[in-house]
Amino acid sequence: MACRISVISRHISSPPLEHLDDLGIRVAPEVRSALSSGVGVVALESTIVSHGMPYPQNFHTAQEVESIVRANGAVPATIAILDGVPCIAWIGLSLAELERLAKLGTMVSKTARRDIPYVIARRGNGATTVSATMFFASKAGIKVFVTGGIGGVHRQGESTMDVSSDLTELGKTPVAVVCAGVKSILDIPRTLEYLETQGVTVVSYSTDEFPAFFTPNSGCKAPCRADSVEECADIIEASTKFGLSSGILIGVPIPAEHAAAAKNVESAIQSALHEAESRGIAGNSVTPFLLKRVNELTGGDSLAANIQLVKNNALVGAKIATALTTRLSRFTKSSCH
Ligand SMILES: O=c1[nH]cc([C@@H]2O[C@H](COP(=O)(O)O)[C@@H](O)[C@H]2O)c(=O)[nH]1
Repeated sequence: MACRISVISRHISSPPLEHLDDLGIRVAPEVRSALSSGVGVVALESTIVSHGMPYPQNFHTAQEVESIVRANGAVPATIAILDGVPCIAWIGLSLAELERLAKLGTMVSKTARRDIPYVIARRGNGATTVSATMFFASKAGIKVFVTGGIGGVHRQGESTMDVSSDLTELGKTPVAVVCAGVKSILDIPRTLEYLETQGVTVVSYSTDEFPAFFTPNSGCKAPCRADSVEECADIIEASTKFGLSSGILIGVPIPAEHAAAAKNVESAIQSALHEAESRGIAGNSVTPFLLKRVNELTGGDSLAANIQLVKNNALVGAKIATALTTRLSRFTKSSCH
């Protein structure tokens, strides 16, 4: 029995933080202390700040999200690459660093997994997307990551092969990503198919349907459903315990009162999609362009809904991280006796 528990705890305990120092990854003291003392940590991405929202709403939202995480018992860790001194990625940004990132906006490189070596080698500033944030979070042993929405299979993806690296990262990095689902600017059924192929556990929170970001309904049934943060933590615990090296996607529907404000978003999405096509916007510029254009076309409604859903995700994600910590410390304690 002791032997079995010790195998389990090897899977669940965080990697030693010296390993991060050796890699040149800077970990903020508060995050470092939370990780070593078993307090819940929630990773936050920086592309949502630089490319996902305009200044100053991006800065205010980032601060509010961090406060919500704290108010729910966890420590926020915003991940970015700043002044890309080789091998330095920053985990846990200070307020001044966060403001700098928010002001720089799209001047910062949108950094997915493939871009990490280039941004670091060029000593650039990199705002990490879901894939790059998962990569660094996992290196630090952070198990829960909160964002707004993830990338997916783009419409006509079967011929363009435009599939976000967020999906392949979810297939190989053991971090639970709490989001409001996938936008209808993407092909949601194919995104779910692709996640299945990648072995990603996809869970919808308190609903049967996988949420579609601005709306709780996508018309697609989620493979799993969890009705409480404890159930979400149970799923993450089980995945960790058995060393499944894949990620978990937890889709939290936008709260109903904010979904109503986003009703006119769907037609704006259609117009923005046509515009992107006619202007030849492609690759990693598509998502930021659509977000900006849809916000203009909806007179700010989509941004307002976006901010509300991110805050709601932060609430749920922080509670999951806290519930998970209790479970993980239980195992670590048992293995000591
Ligand atoms: O509603 C949003 N969806 C997606 C993004 C960002 O866009 C990335 C996906 O980009 P792409 O589709 O180019 O892979 C995500 O990881 C995330 O960082 C965002 O800011 N806001």
